[in-house]
Amino acid sequence: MIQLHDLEFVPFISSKEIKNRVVELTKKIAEDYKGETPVFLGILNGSYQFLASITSHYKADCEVEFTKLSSYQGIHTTTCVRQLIGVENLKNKDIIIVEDIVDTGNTLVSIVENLKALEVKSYRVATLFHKPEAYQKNIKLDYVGFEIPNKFIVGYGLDYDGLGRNLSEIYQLKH
Ligand SMILES: O=P(O)(O)OC[C@H]1O[C@H](OP(=O)(O)OP(=O)(O)O)[C@H](O)[C@@H]1O
Ligand SMILES: Nc1nc2[nH]cnc2c(=O)[nH]1
Repeated sequence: MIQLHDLEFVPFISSKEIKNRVVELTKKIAEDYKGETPVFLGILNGSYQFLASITSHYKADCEVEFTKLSSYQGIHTTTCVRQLIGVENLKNKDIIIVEDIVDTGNTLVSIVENLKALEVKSYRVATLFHKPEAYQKNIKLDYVGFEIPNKFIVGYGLDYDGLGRNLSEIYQLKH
């Protein structure tokens, strides 16, 4: 068990399981984008570990960009998604949105709206974690690492009020 600020978390998914799943997802992406040069678009901050891991296993040509959006405060989501760093020059590119987690989907909707306005050629979504019980949107999730219960998690890029991003495994809120 670990403590971050005032909350306790218990081990949930090991770093080995994460690594194996990332390798599988990356293989699938490489097959789907054979002959293309996709742009991995990381959504900061949470996606940095996942994106680094995907790209370290992706051997064909690709590009990497980042944008920064924020919706969570503490352990609760808000419908107010703020764009803190924008992207340009994605016109006619094949984008793979890289998220650490798709929960309610509010953040994803905002990203997709931005990409449409930028006239990208195509977009797909890669997310390491997904909470189907919480998801309220219709956007297709093309590459999903783990479907998980609707409970708050930390680690591997995901934080609780700034802490826990550096953990190499995933922890779930206790109780
Ligand atoms: O599907 P949703 O309910 O919108 O939640 C998913 C978003 O929440 C987290 O970001 P957060 O806003 O906490 O910012 P962070 O990545 O900087 O921690 C996560 O990285 C996703 O972007
Ligand atoms: N750290 C963290 N951020 C989130 N953003 C959306 N869901 C979650 C979650 O379960 N944990």
